[in-house]
Parts: sequence; C-alpha cells; structure tokens
Amino acid sequence: MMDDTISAIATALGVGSIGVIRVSGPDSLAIVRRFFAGREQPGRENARKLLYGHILDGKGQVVDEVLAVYMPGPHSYTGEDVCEIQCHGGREALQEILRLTFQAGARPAEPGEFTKRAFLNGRLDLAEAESVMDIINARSRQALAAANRGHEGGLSRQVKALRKTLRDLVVQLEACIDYPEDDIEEVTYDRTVSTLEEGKKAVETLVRRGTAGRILREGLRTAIVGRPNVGKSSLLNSLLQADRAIVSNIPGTTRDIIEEQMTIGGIPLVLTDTAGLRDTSDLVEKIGVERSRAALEDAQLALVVLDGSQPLDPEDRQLLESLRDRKKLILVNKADLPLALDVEGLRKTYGEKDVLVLSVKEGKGLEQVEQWLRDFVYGEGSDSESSSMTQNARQQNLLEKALQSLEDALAGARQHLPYDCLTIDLTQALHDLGEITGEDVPDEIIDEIFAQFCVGK
Ligand SMILES: Nc1nc2c(c(=O)[nH]1)N(C=O)[C@@H](CNc1ccc(C(=O)N[C@@H](CCC(=O)O)C(=O)O)cc1)CN2
Ligand SMILES: Nc1nc2c(ncn2[C@@H]2O[C@H](COP(=O)(O)OP(=O)(O)OP(=O)(O)O)[C@@H](O)[C@H]2O)c(=O)[nH]1
Ligand SMILES: [Mg+2]
Repeated sequence: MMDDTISAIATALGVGSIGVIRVSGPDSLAIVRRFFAGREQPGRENARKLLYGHILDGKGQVVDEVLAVYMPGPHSYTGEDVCEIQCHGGREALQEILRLTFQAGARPAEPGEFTKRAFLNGRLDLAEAESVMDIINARSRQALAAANRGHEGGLSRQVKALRKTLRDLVVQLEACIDYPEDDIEEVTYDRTVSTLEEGKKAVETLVRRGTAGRILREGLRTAIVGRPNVGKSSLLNSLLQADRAIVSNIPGTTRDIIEEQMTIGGIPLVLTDTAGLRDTSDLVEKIGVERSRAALEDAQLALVVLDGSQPLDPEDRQLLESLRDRKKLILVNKADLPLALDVEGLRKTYGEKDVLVLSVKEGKGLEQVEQWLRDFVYGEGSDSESSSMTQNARQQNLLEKALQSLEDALAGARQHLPYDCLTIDLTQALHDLGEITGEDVPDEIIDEIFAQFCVGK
C-alpha cells in the first residue's frame, strides 16, 4: 500500500455538466471532510452512499454544490480508500476543488497513477490495466468489445493457463535431467511435442486475435492497385457508396492517391485508390504512379484489380509478381463483359479463394469481397465477436517472441535434443509471457506503461 494520498480531476477537461475529482490513499477521507459540508459527513457508516452537500473554501465561502462518496479500501478502484466529489463540470469549480484537496494534503496524481495503484494492489494485472486505456480510446463498438475482453482478463487468463502448462513441463523435464531413465525417454519426447504443439496453437490464436484487434482499432490499410482503366476508382466509389473519385474511360484518370475511411462488413478500412500503374512519359502521371507504389508499400492488404474482358497483360503479370509475398485479393472486374481472362489459371497460381470475379458496374460480387475481408481479419469460420482482442504493441511483441521460443523448443523436442536445451527455450517463453501479465516485469517498464495513461486515470 502507498502511504501518500493522490488527487486528480477524473473527467475530461473542458465544459461539461458534471465533473469528478478522485482522491485515493490513506488520507482521502480526512482530506475531503476538511472542505465538504453536508447533513452527513462521509465515513464508514455511509460508505459507498452518495451524499449531498457543498464545498467550502478556506473562508467558508461556497465553491460548489456537490455530491460526494467514500469507498473504503480494499473495495474501490485502486484498492485504497477512495473519496470522490461530483461537482459541476467546467474549469473553475473543478480546479478550485482540486486545489483544496492539495491544500488539505493530497498530491497531484501522475498520469495513470490510480490505475497503477490498482495494479500494485493486485486488483488488475498489467494486461488488464493496459486495456483500461484501450477502453478509453475505443472508437467503434467492436473496438470497445475487444478492449472489454482484455479488461475482463481474457488475455491474462489464457497467458496464465499457458504459463502453468509450460512450468509443469519444465519441472518434468528437469526431473528427467536429474534421473535419466532411457526407457521413458521416448514417452517424454512425445509428450513434450504434443504439449508444445498445443501451446504453439494457443499462442498463434492469441497473435491472430491481437492482429484483428489492432485492425479494429486502427483500420486495415488497403490499397486498390492495377493498370489504368480497370475500374479501381469505380470500386472505391462503389465500396464507399459515394461518388468520390472521378471515373472515366480514359486510362490515367486518377493521378493522385485518394484515401477514404469506411467500414465494410464491420471491418474498418483505410482505403486508397491509386493512379493506374504503367510506364508513362507524362510528368504528373509519373508522380502519381510513384505515389501509388508508396501507398502499396505501406498497405497491409492490396486489392489488385484486373480487367476481365482482356487477357492478362504483361504489366498485370509484373504487378502480381511484385506482390508475390504480400497479402492480396485479386479482383477480376468487368464480369458483365465477355470473359477473356484465364480465371482458373489465376486461381491455380494465386489460390482458389483469393481470386474473385465481379462487376463493379452492375454491383455484382461485392458481397464476396465483404466476406473475404471478414475471413481475412478474423480467420476463416471464426465469428467476429470472440475473434478479436485488444492487444497493444508491447503485448503482441511478447506473444510473438514467446511463439518463436515455443517453435524452437518444439523443433528441439522433435529432434530429441537434450532436455536442458528444451528448458532454455521454455524458460524464455515463460519469461516473455510473464511480462504480459506483469508477473515478470522490471519496474522501469511498469512506470513507462502507466506514464502513457492520462492524468486522473
Ligand atoms: N465515479 C467513478 N466512476 C467510474 C470509475 C471510478 O473510479 N469512479 N471507474 C474507474 O475507472 C470505472 C469503474 N470501475 C470501478 C471498478 C471497481 C470499483 C470498486 O469499487 N470495486 C469494489 C466493489 C465492487 C462491488 O461493489 O461489487 C471491489 O471490487 O471490491 C469501482 C469502480 C468507471 N466509472
Ligand atoms: N463494363 C464495365 N465497365 C466498368 C466496370 N467498372 C468500371 N468500368 C468502366 O471502366 C472505365 C474505367 O473506370 P475507372 O474506375 O476510372 O478505372 P481506374 O482503374 O480508376 O482507371 P485509372 O484511374 O485511369 O487508373 C470507366 O469507363 C468505368 O465506367 C465494370 O464492372 N464493367
Ligand atoms: Mg482511377
């Protein structure tokens, strides 16, 4: 338990109808009682009850009409004694009451300090505490749901369960190092392999959910690319359901990149329409083509549009070749015209599922694009609700590191490497996973994490 008492404005700065000042620590009750006047003073007997009263300044002048509540530790947000005052929103009342709390002995809370105390008092683990920030920053219903799953300990629970499995495995392997018995070696390796396979699968699922969560938060950066005149801008307009980009039958119509945000099938996209890729001597078009390539570089997903009424062009081939290792969806457009492009051949080369035939002009096939996007983000056959979880870069990074160690251990177990080689990788994985929930984290990292929070949280 901390021995000092902190105080801060908990609500947004600016004019609002109500504002909240939160005081947490051993003296919070005594501090608030110094300047709160009402029929009842807050105390044990009326704990967690909202009390009506006024805030009086040093001269006995009324500062504001308020409601106050006392929440004795450990049953409070921070786990400490907490007192809150609900006053009128707006700068003056809030600032004045905050000043009174300082005068009475509280000190200004640092960013994230309330939540840090909740963490240090064991009310939240690190991953849960971090998701508090994601809840505050959520910008869509799905993002909020994903953050709430983190807050309820979704990630923590799974990480803890996995760590227990791995710890048990290390214990078993260590016992075998000390008492080698050749006849059980085979069994030990088989069991280790199957435990590690399961562990690897679990971490892979978490990584995928984290990626989905990030897309929900930030949007999937998607670039529409292809030769001139294949229907890229028409596709943008049609997905956006607005006449945003100029469409014409003149190749080279789009010259600059156009970026739009939209939600398709519940997936937020940051979609860019680009200038048709071709060699050109036109200076402005050339710059546009360069920008298109840069947008493509930056994109997480490429929608490659082809004109289905013409055979595959060398420039199409070149583009597809340059995107060999990239995530892409190939869209064969203009299906309302006679098909001249070898769709089956494309499917053989680039994957059955990743080539769709559509007609933007007739609005046909766009729903397949929606479904494809959902599968891309959530994984095929998964339902969106449970398939995303907010994981921040720190957590995602640690999961990826743990995954690597598990893969190393798995490869080692398959080759029957000595047990102590396996336990080295396992110990590393245990450490990385422990950093996620905060069981195995240096103080500096804890401080750094909470410093990113806002004051009052
Ligand atoms: N006024 C106010 N509103 C708020 C918060 C707050 O601190 N103050 N919160 C802060 O972010 C969020 C709510 N989070 C909270 C989490 C736990 C407890 C708490 O007192 N828990 C006790 C009692 C639970 C119960 O009655 O069942 C406990 O867990 O022991 C309070 C708020 C959002 N709204
Ligand atoms: N028949 C047919 N024509 C289409 C379809 N989609 C787009 N077009 C036409 O193709 C022409 C080019 O469309 P745009 O959307 O401007 O093509 P773009 O790929 O953006 O072209 P640039 O900006 O020049 O690179 C226009 O005349 C569109 O009306 C389609 O599904 N079927
Ligand atoms: Mg265009």
